[in-house]
Amino acid sequence: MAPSSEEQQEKKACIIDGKAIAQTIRSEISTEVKLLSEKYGKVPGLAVVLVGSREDSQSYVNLKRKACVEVGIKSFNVDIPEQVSEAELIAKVHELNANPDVHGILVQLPLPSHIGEENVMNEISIEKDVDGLHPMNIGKLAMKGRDPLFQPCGPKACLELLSRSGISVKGKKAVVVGRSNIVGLPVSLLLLKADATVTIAHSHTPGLESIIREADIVIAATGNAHMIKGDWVKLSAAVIDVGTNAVADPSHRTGYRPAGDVDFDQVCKVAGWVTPVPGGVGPMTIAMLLKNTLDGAKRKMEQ
Ligand SMILES: NC(=O)C1=CN([C@@H]2O[C@H](COP(=O)(O)OP(=O)(O)OC[C@H]3O[C@@H](n4cnc5c(N)ncnc54)[C@H](OP(=O)(O)O)[C@@H]3O)[C@@H](O)[C@H]2O)C=CC1
Ligand SMILES: Nc1nc(=O)c2c([nH]1)NC[C@@H]1CN(c3ccc(C(=O)N[C@@H](CCC(=O)O)C(=O)O)cc3)C=[N+]21
Repeated sequence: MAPSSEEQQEKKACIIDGKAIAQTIRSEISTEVKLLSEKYGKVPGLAVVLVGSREDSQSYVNLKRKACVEVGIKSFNVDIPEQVSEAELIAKVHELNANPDVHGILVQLPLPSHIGEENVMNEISIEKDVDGLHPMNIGKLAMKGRDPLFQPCGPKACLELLSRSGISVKGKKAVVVGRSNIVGLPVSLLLLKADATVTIAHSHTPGLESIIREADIVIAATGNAHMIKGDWVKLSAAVIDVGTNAVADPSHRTGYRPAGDVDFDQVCKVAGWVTPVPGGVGPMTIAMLLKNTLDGAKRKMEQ
């Protein structure tokens, strides 16, 4: 059926295909891993540490481990029972710090509540902190003229999606919704480093809608499915959706499907660019983890 004139006039955002961009990056990494292996007789290694058996964590960890194998990175699978003590977990981190075949260490978050997340993160060698979440790496990210050894993967994925889509950040107004240590805060710091003017909104921010409406670039990282509506967004803005929220869907194999923080169907009609969930920031986060591991290994091997 021919579209009505109203439909023809309706603007459609450019959908940023994170899955395809991630695939391109993964094949670039694969080539570099082969070169390293020929030159040094060694491949990069990544330890992905999973404590306990949370279903969502297990599935993310499996995606990460599979992605490693696909590009030729050696995956060290460390699965630790829920009841592990903080001291035992830290001893495991020390063992991985000392293992010369391990170039990156990722401890999947959240950890069980009896373990102090900060105490564990502090023990990861900053040279192997491919998650970029060690306070020294975050601290350097926050300081002018300093560069961390690694940038956090989800935030780095957001910036990479913008740049690979030809969206410049310099001089733009960016609004980040969320201020967590893992996403909101570091993505704000990265945008600031890239010369955006950054507003960080959170659960105590009044007038959120009108703040978002000012933004050329919106980064959504709140953990609330479909929270950001079409009429909150400025015409032609770039909207990057970090949210990965499980919503019930009986037609899905698992009974759940991932949903973003953005009301995709509405926002598509207003924004200039938008990332989908699934297939947006998620796959790019994993590609950035592989890239950080490669970079860490290169740095070590070239020493
Ligand atoms: N694709 C990826 O690579 C990743 C995706 N994620 C996903 O991103 C989302 C956020 O994760 P994470 O940062 O860990 O979550 P957290 O729960 O740690 O943080 C959420 C942040 O959003 C803010 N917030 C919550 N509700 C509102 C609201 N109604 N209005 C304004 N701000 C709000 C909170 O404010 P306050 O600080 O005041 O509490 C907080 O700063 C989740 O869906 C998660 O699954 C997370 C990591 C990586
Ligand atoms: N130390 C640590 N580092 C992290 O980077 C980290 C973490 N802990 N804890 C949890 C969050 C979440 N996260 C995601 C990674 C990939 C997808 C992803 O690939 N999602 C796919 C599919 C998801 C699905 O089908 O369920 C997509 O969006 O297309 C999602 C979420 C990393 N995190």
